[in-house]
Amino acid sequence: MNENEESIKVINVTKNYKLYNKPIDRLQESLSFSGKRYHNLFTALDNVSFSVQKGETVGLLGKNGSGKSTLLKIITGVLSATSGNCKVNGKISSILELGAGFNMEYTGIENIYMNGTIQGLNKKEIDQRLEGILSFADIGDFINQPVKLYSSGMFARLAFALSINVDPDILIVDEALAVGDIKFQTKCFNKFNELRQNGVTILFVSHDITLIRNFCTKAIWLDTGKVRMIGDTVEVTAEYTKFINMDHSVTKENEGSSNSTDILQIPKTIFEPISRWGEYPNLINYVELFNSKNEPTSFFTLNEKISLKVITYVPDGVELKNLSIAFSIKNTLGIDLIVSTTYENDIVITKNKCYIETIFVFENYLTNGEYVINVAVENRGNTIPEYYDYIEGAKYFKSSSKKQVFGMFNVPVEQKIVYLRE
Ligand SMILES: Nc1ncnc2c1ncn2[C@@H]1O[C@H](COP(=O)(O)OP(=O)(O)OP(=O)(O)O)[C@@H](O)[C@H]1O
Repeated sequence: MNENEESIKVINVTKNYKLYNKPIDRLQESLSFSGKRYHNLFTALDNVSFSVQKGETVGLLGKNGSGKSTLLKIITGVLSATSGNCKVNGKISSILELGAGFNMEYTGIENIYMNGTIQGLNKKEIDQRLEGILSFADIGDFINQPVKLYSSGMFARLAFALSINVDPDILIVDEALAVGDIKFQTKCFNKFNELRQNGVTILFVSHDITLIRNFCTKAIWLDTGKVRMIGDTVEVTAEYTKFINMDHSVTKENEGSSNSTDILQIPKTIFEPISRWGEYPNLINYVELFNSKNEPTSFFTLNEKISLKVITYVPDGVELKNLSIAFSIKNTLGIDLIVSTTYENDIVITKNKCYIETIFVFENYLTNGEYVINVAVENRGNTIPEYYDYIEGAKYFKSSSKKQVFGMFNVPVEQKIVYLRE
């Protein structure tokens, strides 16, 4: 296969489901000579087109019911499209519904041979892979028990072990990682990385933005059966996060700094954010990074003191006891490396209808690289923070070190060597 080859090409795919109000309607429709319709049509996929190149790792995002599973089933051939078509170049292995191809009465071993055969392997080829499958699944003697006795974790591990050990060209994974523990997830990702390095194309559905950012080179956002956005993972996930956070809130555009009469005395940053959202998306007025000489800068050396100054407007009507000013530092993959909030530091903001300045001071432990500063005004009244104003990419900076350092963080570590015996 050529490197620039398309692995998956989805062309104008539409999928309509027939919805019947009562089970009897289906029967009546099939018996009707007049061709009377007893169903309503529901469009789960609406003219979806995109392509995935060989070797790409693509994250598929979307709210519940947006059509992700339907799309994956059409790609794998489990389901046919109402119109349009889907071209697949290579051997697909999928983890759509865990253990979908398993016979519950068979033992793990019997299921391995049965599934391997379905995947087109002969007995010798399965024999050769058996050790790899067993060591990945890590279910010990249970492998000789009927799979109906397995815990959901064992089931997942066996299903996974099987799907990735059949030399696929394309691997399709639907949210299945959610069932595994951290050890198993890490093992899966190591294996995915290995497959990726070997040029396997991976299509991956998850609601976990961090996972998608960490793992995928491209993202596709499905919304009510349509492709809403496709492209760079960080950009698509940023827009998607903005969308799910905005969904239930009414944007109060006119609240905040622009209404205030004293705006001239307050410095204002012209932001160049990756994205910005929230209930009051203009409360954050100013964000700047300062070095130890109190000079604004976007270059820091390792172990240098960083001061982050944030000026925000506190509008009327927000509950002050739950109000929090927060910042995070992400790497270019969008992974939060450092998060700090006034709420976790037990700082209570006591006044509204005014500007407040929050200063965060910390030592730079970040090794060489480029970093993104995100700033938020949060409502911490619920377990999951809600955002009054969130700027992803309020500032950007580089960190560099004169000496060679490894890892993401270079924290001071006390070290000593004790000579024990000759
Ligand atoms: N067999 C079916 N008959 C009728 N409607 C269906 C059928 N299968 C799925 N749907 C509907 O199609 C829409 C898309 O479903 P799908 O399972 O593809 O979404 P999804 O994005 O995978 O959702 P989730 O994240 O919850 O798994 C949903 O509204 C669902 O109710």
